[in-house]
Amino acid sequence: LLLIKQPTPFDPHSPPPAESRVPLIGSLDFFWRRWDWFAEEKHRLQQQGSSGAFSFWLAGWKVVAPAGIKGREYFFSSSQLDFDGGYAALFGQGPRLEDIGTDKMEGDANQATPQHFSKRIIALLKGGRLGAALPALISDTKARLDELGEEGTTNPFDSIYSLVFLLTVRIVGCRDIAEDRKTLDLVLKLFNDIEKSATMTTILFPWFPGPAKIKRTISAGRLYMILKKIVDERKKNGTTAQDPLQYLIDEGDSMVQIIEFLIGGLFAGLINSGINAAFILCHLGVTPEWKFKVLDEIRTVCSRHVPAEHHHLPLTKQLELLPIEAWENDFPMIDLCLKDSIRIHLHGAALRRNLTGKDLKTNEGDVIPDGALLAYHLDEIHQDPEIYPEPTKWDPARYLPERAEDKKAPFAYVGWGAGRHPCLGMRFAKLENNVIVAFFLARFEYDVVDAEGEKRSDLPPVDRNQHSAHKPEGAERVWLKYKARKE
Ligand code: HEM
Repeated sequence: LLLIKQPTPFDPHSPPPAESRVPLIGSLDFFWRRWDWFAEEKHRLQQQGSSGAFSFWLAGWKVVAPAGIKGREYFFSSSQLDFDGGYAALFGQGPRLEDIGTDKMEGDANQATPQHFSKRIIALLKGGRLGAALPALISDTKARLDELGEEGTTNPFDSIYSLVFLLTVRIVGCRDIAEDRKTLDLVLKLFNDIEKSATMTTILFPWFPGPAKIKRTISAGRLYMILKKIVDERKKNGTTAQDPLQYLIDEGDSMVQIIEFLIGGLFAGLINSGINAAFILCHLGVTPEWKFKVLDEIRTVCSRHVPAEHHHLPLTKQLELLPIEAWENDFPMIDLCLKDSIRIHLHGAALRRNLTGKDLKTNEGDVIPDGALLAYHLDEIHQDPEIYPEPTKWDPARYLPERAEDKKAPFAYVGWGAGRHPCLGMRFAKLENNVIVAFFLARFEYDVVDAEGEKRSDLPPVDRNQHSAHKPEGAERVWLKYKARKE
């Protein structure tokens, strides 16, 4: 404990301090029961007439938690808040540079920067590239659904999640991994291990060599070796392949830039897309009217875009004939399913940091101290019953024009980010989600079942204190029991 920096007092013009504190270390409720605690603090302060924003300590970090319309607006719109600095300090689910070892790589002048990462991801997720990748995305999806066979029971948080990983590797990774099942599964396992090692200790005391840190270092090291070997061989043999890695090499990126891009891109692409694609199938499985609506949409899109002479083909075959424009624009119902799934399953806080070198003042006059972090809990808006009645219920119709709940207040929906940092992967995320949901529904009839194989008519309640999108565990687990459709 002596190594922990002693807290210095907050500026009197910063939002008021949170009540719950552990001496020296600060408000560990941020890790133990994140949403319940945020909601309680906000409520307590609002009763006293403030916006509900508050300040707290976490080991050496000063953190401000904005609340209300103005707090949210400032958080998402201010050009002075640093995105990467916030996540580097408190997210902890991706590997840190020191875990991967790229911080120590010598002789590699071109260092990876957030700007380099964004530039590359924008280039790789452009329409032309997505269109070119569509046949591979479809054949990967079909192959994985083939593996499920004619009937059975599957845990979508394994089967669909790993399919999303494969599609992500296609779009921001390389063929060497996408087309080698052993390497693909190993890389996914290493990613999962790194994600699980994001404990309170590894985040607050990254230097502490506890079991999670050791596991994280080993997994990140193995990941690094796998990727480095692939890049080295490509560079050495002069082999080329039509894939994202080749694009990075052709652009002249350094080894550090390539490895950090591959790891960062796969992490950014996997977590939310994988969890949501699996959850949408679960929600549809217990909501027959929406399953019907989506199936109807799939049939309508096929009848509109597939030439009449192919209308006798099974729906899955017709889907293979759809052009990229149809996949991107003509599935508004699946899009609404994704939108409400994200609202429910995007847990935890978005993060920023004041790296300007001076104190900042928000639009409400609150002081954000130099170096401080900001943590905006997304449930503050996504679970607000004034905006989203019955907020825990999955209800895609809430966005239809007659209800338009997401338009009730500024920044009322931030599931794809907002303001300064909108999600750079949204277009690809929507495309892959449309492909997965359409092929799964066209191919299988299915129900959601519990551990005993009994059909469920609802999903178990979600633990809102999670820190990010997460796979259901324990009593939250469900499976899909499916059977191929007869066409
Ligand atoms: C359902 C899937 C997804 C959801 C719900 C989602 C959500 C988000 C959100 C909420 C943010 C903003 C976070 C903040 O403001 O603090 C964000 C940013 C970002 N997302 Fe996504 N995302 C998804 C898929 C993807 C995919 C597939 C990729 C890339 C392959 C991706 C790449 C990024 C990147 C690079 C940023 C950072 C933008 C910046 O630096 O300004 N996302 N995403």
